[in-house]
Amino acid sequence: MIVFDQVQKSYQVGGEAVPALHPTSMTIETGEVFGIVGHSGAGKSTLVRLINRLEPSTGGRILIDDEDITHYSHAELRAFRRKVGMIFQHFNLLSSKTVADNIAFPMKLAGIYSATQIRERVDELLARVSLVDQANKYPSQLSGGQKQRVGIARALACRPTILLCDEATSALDPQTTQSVLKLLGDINRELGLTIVLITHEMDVVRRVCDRVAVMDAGRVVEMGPVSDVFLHPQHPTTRDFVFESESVDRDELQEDYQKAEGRILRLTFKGESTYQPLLGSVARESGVDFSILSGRIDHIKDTPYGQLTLSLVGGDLGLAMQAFEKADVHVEVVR
Ligand SMILES: Nc1ncnc2c1ncn2[C@@H]1O[C@H](COP(=O)(O)OP(=O)(O)OP(=O)(O)O)[C@@H](O)[C@H]1O
Repeated sequence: MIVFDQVQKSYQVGGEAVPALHPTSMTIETGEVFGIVGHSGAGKSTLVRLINRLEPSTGGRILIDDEDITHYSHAELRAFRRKVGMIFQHFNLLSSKTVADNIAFPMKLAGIYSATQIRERVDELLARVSLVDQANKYPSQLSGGQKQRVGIARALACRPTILLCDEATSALDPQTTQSVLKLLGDINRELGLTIVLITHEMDVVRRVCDRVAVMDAGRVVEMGPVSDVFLHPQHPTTRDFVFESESVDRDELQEDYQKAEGRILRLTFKGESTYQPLLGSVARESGVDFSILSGRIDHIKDTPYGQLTLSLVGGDLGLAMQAFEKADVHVEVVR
């Protein structure tokens, strides 16, 4: 478990302390995939770099598995850093070393593993990230997705319990992003690793994270399970991220709303209710006529969800809303 207790960070700029993270308290549970989403400069990297002490905090305490890491000595820090792996947007591989040697590098650096242990671990990791046949290639001979797989294998070399991912898929195309996110999800499930993942894309959060913190100007402005934050965003910054991820043009949407008659409702279906043929029966029972203004069905991690915006005319609207709510469908009145 990672606990932030009133943690803050300021950078010295021109002799002045400029805050990058205002006092923040939060808990990241062991074994979860925790997303941190925010625009450029929001403080995401700063927050994550405090977890492995790449940056020292300037106030508060960070407890990892009940140990305060903020006062670790150099020796304690060296041992601690083996427990925290990290992957980066631009992979940060050593270009003069082969794939196998890149993966072996942190183990060699640690100086506590035998040559046999290192060889066996590298073989195991090459298989884990499906790169056995690329072991002797150099980074320049690999695709972006393969490079990030090497980055992941290298980060796992010393068997960390926490994996930090700093915009790990931002340099990858959508298909490669999907396969890297799947790999991270598998690693989380199979190894029970805690993953903290920074991104500026809500879609990445939706696919792989259990909980998410939304950051804006050095503060966490919203935090919770991804399904709550994604389906019912409260803060304007979160709403912007959700709209962006759905590729919704808000002006176009408003125009559509203006053309539509009657009441406009936004329905959110989650889990099993996503597949129920509810609209027809509600329309029959309540006598309400409806037209669909927009809709989508997708997944939040493994849970299906659907969102429909309807305009409803005539009939008994109250009865229709009751029927939706009885079927566990969240109803938001747009107009
Ligand atoms: N080493 C530094 N010295 C001075 N200011 C810094 C330093 N690192 C970050 N900052 C400032 O702290 C703030 C937060 O930066 P940070 O990199 O944590 O944001 P971010 O959300 O990760 O942004 P990005 O997505 O662009 O990486 C920014 O205003 C940035 O300019």
